[in-house]
Amino acid sequence: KIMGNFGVVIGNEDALAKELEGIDMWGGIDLFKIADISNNRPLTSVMYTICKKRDMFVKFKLSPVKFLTYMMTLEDHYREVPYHNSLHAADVVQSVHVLLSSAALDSVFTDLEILSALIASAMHDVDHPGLSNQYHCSNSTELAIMYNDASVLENHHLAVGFKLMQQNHCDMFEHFTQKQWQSLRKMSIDMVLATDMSKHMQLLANLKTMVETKKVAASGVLMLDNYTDRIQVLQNMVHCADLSNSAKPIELYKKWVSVIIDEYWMQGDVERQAGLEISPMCDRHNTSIERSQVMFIDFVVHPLLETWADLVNPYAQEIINELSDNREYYASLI
Ligand SMILES: COc1ccc(/C=N/OCC(=O)N2C[C@@H](C)O[C@@H](C)C2)cc1OC1CCCC1
Ligand SMILES: [Zn+2]
Repeated sequence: KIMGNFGVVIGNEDALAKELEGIDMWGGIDLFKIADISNNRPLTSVMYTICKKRDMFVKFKLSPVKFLTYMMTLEDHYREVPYHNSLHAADVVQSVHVLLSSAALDSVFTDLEILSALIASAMHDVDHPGLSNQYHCSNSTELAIMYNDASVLENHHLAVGFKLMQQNHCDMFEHFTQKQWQSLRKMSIDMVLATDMSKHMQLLANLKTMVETKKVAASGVLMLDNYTDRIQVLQNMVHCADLSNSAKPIELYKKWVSVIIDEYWMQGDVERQAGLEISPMCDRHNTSIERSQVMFIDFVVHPLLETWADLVNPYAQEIINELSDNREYYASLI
């Protein structure tokens, strides 16, 4: 019974099946509803469904029980913070699944690269404390000391994500060759480290260069002939998915806004209590939600997604249109 159809024992599989029908479409599923009907297992449900669809269990001889045991353990290690919880991880996994299916990337990536992108997305924020890197570095917290102020949270997410894989009954990659394991581990590390927002400008610059020098086969698919190019596209794909809330249907976007603001304001409350300088957009007594969303879209999200759209052109136009509509929505509220 643990297999169920979506890897979680809930008893209302058909309700979950209904919700997951749109899993191949951008904004096609409502993760808030999926959390409710999956007994708060959105990450396990989404990841199992996608890996099943992509035939990963057969391709890599993955034991479904070990896969589910790992995914549920990983999901249990996401904290009950307003935004950086397993719902966000499930959202990034599903968004990466859709971006990977872009026609311009058709048969560009190997099954191992695809599995690495999905695993990296699933673990990319595990055990996030709801406090940012700059909070950890400014206060020389235990994590900041551990990771010498360098991509503190991202290093921690990877350490936890891979440590859990060594636990009993979680070694789902037991049949991997050493070469496969080393490759999956290196690519996952490179992708999760690239979700550090302080790397955003460098990632975007790399993506722009890829667009300017892009080689396209007669069939219209991208030609990526070395690890550097391949990993840069995968890193930017996960980064786009990580910042994609404002390019999703407005009702979902508004829910993401309310929970990330909760998390930022909680951080601001912690900083205020401790007499620390309050981080940008974290002061509940001094933040214009609408203005900060419009600025985030204009300065961060749109430049990134527009460049991604140029790379996989014309297959991301719907994402850009959604983003523009959503930007106008918040701009009109200022
Ligand atoms: C739906 O909105 C968002 C979705 C996603 C994100 C993701 N941000 O990643 C960075 C992050 O998390 N940091 C880094 C630093 C800027 O500050 C630290 C408090 C945390 C932000 C969103 O809105 C923010 C931006 C504008 C208003 C709130
Ligand atoms: Zn994230």
